[in-house]
Amino acid sequence: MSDSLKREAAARAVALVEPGMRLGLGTGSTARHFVALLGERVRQGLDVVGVPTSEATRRQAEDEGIRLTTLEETPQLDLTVDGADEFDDRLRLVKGGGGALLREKIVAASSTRMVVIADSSKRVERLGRFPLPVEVVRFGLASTRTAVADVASRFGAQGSVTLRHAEEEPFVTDEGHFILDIAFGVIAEPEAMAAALVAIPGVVEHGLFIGLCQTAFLATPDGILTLTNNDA
Ligand SMILES: O=C[C@H](O)[C@H](O)[C@H](O)COP(=O)(O)O
Repeated sequence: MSDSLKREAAARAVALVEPGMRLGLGTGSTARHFVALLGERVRQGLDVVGVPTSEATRRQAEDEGIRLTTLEETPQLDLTVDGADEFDDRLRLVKGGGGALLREKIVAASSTRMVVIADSSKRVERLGRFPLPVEVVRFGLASTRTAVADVASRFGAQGSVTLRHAEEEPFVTDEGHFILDIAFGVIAEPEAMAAALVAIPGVVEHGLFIGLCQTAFLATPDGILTLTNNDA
């Protein structure tokens, strides 16, 4: 998607922001536009506070002059705006392509409303095209990986479970964990599979966001499409 389309989706989300709001600030190339546009409004006098979902977003928000808080100080947020790696029409999301899924999910779950901004290429009929990120603790990696692979194959994964790398070294998340990416193809039973994954002791979190997102602003070459999920 072109950067200008990402920015249009972000602008739609910024329009939802009201004075005094407590915001969750997402991570990734689309959320980056949201933070930049929010920064413009803050410099025009808008008073909001934000909880960043990654160190990268924290740095950007600080540069933009956005007042930051923590979930310790502000445990309940009004609105979180974030990108997604893919989503279906029930607004079930896969996130974590940038490795920020754990903080992103904690922040989204602490928000009254979560809005996703994305381009139409992220919309899928069935989840699983994008490899599912699973955040795991470093201790016992080989055992955890075997257990994750067992769950993946029980739920029909067509590909393998890969330890994510950054250059030559394993990728390390902001919380100091590793990420396993499961090449699913199709996730036929997202809810059941999610429950099986979190039951594995070394698994910290997975990138399936179910029942968390109410609205998606989808940038298309013909304009912004709004999808809603009233069950979330
Ligand atoms: O960990 C990263 C996040 O889940 C991102 O929101 C996701 O990867 C989408 O990023 P982008 O907007 O760059 O496609």
